[in-house]
Amino acid sequence: MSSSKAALLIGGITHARKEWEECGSLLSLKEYPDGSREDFMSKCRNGDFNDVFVIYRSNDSTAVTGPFNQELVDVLPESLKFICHNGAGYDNIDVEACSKRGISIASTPVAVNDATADVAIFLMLGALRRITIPFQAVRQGGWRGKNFKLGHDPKNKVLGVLGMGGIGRAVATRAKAFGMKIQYHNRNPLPEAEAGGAEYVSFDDLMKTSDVLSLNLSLNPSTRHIISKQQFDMMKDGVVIVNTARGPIIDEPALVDALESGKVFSAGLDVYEKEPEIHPGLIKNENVVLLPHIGTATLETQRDMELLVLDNLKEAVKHNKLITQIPEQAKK
Ligand SMILES: NC(=O)c1ccc[n+]([C@@H]2O[C@H](COP(=O)([O-])OP(=O)(O)OC[C@H]3O[C@@H](n4cnc5c(N)ncnc54)[C@H](O)[C@@H]3O)[C@@H](O)[C@H]2O)c1
Repeated sequence: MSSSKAALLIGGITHARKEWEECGSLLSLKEYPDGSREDFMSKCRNGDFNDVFVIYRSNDSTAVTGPFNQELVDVLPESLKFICHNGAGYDNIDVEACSKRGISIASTPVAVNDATADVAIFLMLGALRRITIPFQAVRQGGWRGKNFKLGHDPKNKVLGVLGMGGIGRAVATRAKAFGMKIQYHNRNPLPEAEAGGAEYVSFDDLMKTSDVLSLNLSLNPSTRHIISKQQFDMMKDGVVIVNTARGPIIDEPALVDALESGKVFSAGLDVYEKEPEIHPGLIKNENVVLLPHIGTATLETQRDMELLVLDNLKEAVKHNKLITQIPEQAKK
């Protein structure tokens, strides 16, 4: 240990513990594996973390400390300059509150792309086939199930990607292999090389003309409930919805209504408005494929994500900057 600075790990580290311990040659290491928001905040107030320069915020740490909202950011130590978050989504960190305090944040984009896109395709195919009925029936000795219905092919269907970032582009690449036509909407069109042949359309056109809609945009105040009754009303009859981004992007009761009316043929969901609660209307609807937020749940991806957090942490200590700083701060 060659510095009076410390790194604080909140929550667990599973696949790169050895690499975390090796960081002990750069700064001292502290851990807060378990506890409560109250206890964590009182330790902050009591000065227990006064030398902490960088936080490793594990993916499950929100269960320990609750969100890093204004209230919590206000008690973080003055010494803290970097938060390295394990996850591509960082909606449980108040970015503005951190920026005001001069705290830089890194997330783990790119490392999550393939695994999450694989799950989106899994959900899309499952939803197109309305797989829930035969999937459950066969294990219960009911073969294809009483309500078995035919599904649809992806071939020649229009896939609309809302949020053509890392995961959206990985979904598009995979969907092309199934013979789908790809269109997308982002706040700005991508350079042609990044769009990979996908057509840029307006938000409204994406709603009106997609056969399958894949949600791949980040959650922030402007994207909360971006898909609501008004948008479902605009969509083609029999549209398929896939959400691997964040639950609150969709107004869940509006989705339940659209499924019940038949406007939406089926949906494939990995994320929900109030995880781990799932709207009863989604659970009872056999046209919905449900997964419990497992987009990145592979051994390879979990290790890659932990290593990327540590690479950010080391960059912060050595060069006072981050490798994958969140876009809201990186563009400033
Ligand atoms: N299900 C899972 O386990 C899982 C895993 C990883 C990521 N995610 C979620 O997926 C989201 C996307 O991840 P990513 O790595 O591709 O992020 P990214 O930042 O690379 O891409 C997000 C894209 O959304 C676009 N966007 C933002 N606001 C928009 C708007 N209002 N309209 C249209 N486009 C908009 C951005 O321009 C960007 O291109 C994350 O924010 C995260 O919440 C979920």
